[in-house]
Amino acid sequence: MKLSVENVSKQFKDKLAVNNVSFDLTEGVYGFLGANGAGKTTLMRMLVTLLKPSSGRILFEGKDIDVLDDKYRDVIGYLPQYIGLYKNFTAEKYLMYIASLKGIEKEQAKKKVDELLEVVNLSEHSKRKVGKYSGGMKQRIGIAQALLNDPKVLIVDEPTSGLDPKERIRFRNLLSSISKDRIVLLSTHIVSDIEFIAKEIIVLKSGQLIHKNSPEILLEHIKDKVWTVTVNENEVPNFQSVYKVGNIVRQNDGVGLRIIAEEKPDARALQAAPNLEDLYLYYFDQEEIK
Ligand SMILES: Nc1ncnc2c1ncn2[C@@H]1O[C@H](COP(=O)(O)OP(=O)(O)OP(=O)(O)O)[C@@H](O)[C@H]1O
Repeated sequence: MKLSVENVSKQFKDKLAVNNVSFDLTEGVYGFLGANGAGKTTLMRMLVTLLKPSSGRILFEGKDIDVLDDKYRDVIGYLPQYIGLYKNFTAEKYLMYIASLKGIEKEQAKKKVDELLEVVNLSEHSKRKVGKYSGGMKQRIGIAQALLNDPKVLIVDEPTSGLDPKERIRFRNLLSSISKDRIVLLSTHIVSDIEFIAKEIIVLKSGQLIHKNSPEILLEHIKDKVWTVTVNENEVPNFQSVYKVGNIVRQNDGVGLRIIAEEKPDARALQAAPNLEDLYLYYFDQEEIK
């Protein structure tokens, strides 16, 4: 299976939100990493046909999704950043309603809804009103509705903001478990969401694709650039003004800093193994301005 983005751009009036982006996706989980305003949502909305590219094209199995039209929409599932749930509906009723919108016949829908409530671990709450659900439970209904049509391509936009750490892990495992024979694209700026499940990470910056590679290869790029150093508290501002400083940890003997720098930042500094948080800091030291 292949979904290809070919030289896609999206211009909103005077804002070039996506700038000549190309990449191919095959089965597995892809992490879409970028600061606020990098263009992730815009690109995802184009991938699910809610927006049309200003230029370029998107191909599924070699055919333009514009031409495939409903045939393509039948194979995609989308969980938007903000999902509107009807708070007076029960989970079951809501999913049955979405299934009917997707044109799934009632008997089959009932079977699928039961099965998905099981998958997202909400069976025992299926008769409760959605308005009473926690953030994590709402997200799980969101993923269930995106899976109703058994999509081959699943696009998920910032699914874990608002979830507590336990719910995030659960959500991650769920995505990972369903990704075997699907393309799953997961956008986030929470790096730990994708660190262990993504086969590749697509890094988007100011609308441009700057990297698409496995986490291991991306980390290779910064392997000599991550340092830890223990300093006195009053030295911290100096380091922050000169370097990209990640974690700051209070220790018995001072303050531990994690620093991203091309050169050794201080005689006391020791090199550290990089992780994706470091990578994020390396590429996105400042939030983009909308
Ligand atoms: N309909 C629109 N009209 C004008 N500008 C827009 C529109 N939609 C998005 N933009 C702009 O395009 C840029 C990319 O936005 P987008 O929402 O795709 O970024 P993002 O990476 O998803 O960010 P976030 O993580 O905050 O959702 C931003 O500068 C945004 O303000």
